[in-house]
Amino acid sequence: MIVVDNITKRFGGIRAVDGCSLQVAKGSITGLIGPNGAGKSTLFNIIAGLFAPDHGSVSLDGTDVTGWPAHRLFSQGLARTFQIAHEFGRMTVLENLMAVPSGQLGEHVASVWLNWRKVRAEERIIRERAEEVLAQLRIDHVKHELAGNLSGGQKKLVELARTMMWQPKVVLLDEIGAGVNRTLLAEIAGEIERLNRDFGYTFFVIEHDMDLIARLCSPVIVMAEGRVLTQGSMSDIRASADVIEAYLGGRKA
Ligand SMILES: Nc1ncnc2c1ncn2[C@@H]1O[C@H](COP(=O)(O)OP(=O)(O)OP(=O)(O)O)[C@@H](O)[C@H]1O
Repeated sequence: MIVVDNITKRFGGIRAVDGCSLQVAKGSITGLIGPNGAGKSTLFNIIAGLFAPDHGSVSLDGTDVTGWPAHRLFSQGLARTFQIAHEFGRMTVLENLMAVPSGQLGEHVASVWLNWRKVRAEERIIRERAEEVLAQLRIDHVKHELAGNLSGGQKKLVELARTMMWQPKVVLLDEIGAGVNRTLLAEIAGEIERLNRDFGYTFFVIEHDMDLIARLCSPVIVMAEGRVLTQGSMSDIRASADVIEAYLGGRKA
């Protein structure tokens, strides 16, 4: 689904990503781990179109998408979780989902006047889809709550829900477990597994919570110093001397 080929990204003198190549298989839940500063978020930002790489290429489902902007990647089926921004906290959960861009007619003022019936029909479809997603994630009971009033874990579910509005091919999850209690984390993990199993979504997951990675991800890719150190099952990774060195050897930890 995703092929990253020899990506390099520098910030001044720092090589945040340094000749990184990896693949995320269609239908997998692939994990990306590594010590702080390994380059994981920078690589995600490149894949999601927030930064252009200095070198190398990214392809999505067979199409070279290197340097494409985020909105174009989104319409090609690549979604990424984002924390609910302050302004969105004052909108309801349902409104948050309905605000996810879909290229709907209603965004264009001229077409609103010319095609108001179509616009109304599209709004109904968008609302129905939002309700369906909220029901799938079992958070439909808070749909009229302001997003800013939700618990930390419920906000994480809304972040996940927003990526699902337009049936993505692949979802990039950036530390979905951060600050979430164990019970809710198990619930979120269950939802991710269900979306993967029942709807065929591919997930690419950055996570510091090793239990969550062990439960969800196969394979697990380890990054260190801007490149892939190794990959394999979580038990292989846990046993790897290189990985233990990268985390505990004082190089970057
Ligand atoms: N916008 C930026 N400007 C300058 N340097 C940056 C920028 N973003 C990242 N870096 C640097 O690039 C390196 C890789 O950072 P990155 O955030 O990608 O690592 P990470 O593996 O996601 O770390 P963490 O697990 O701590 O989130 C670090 O040395 C960081 O300081």
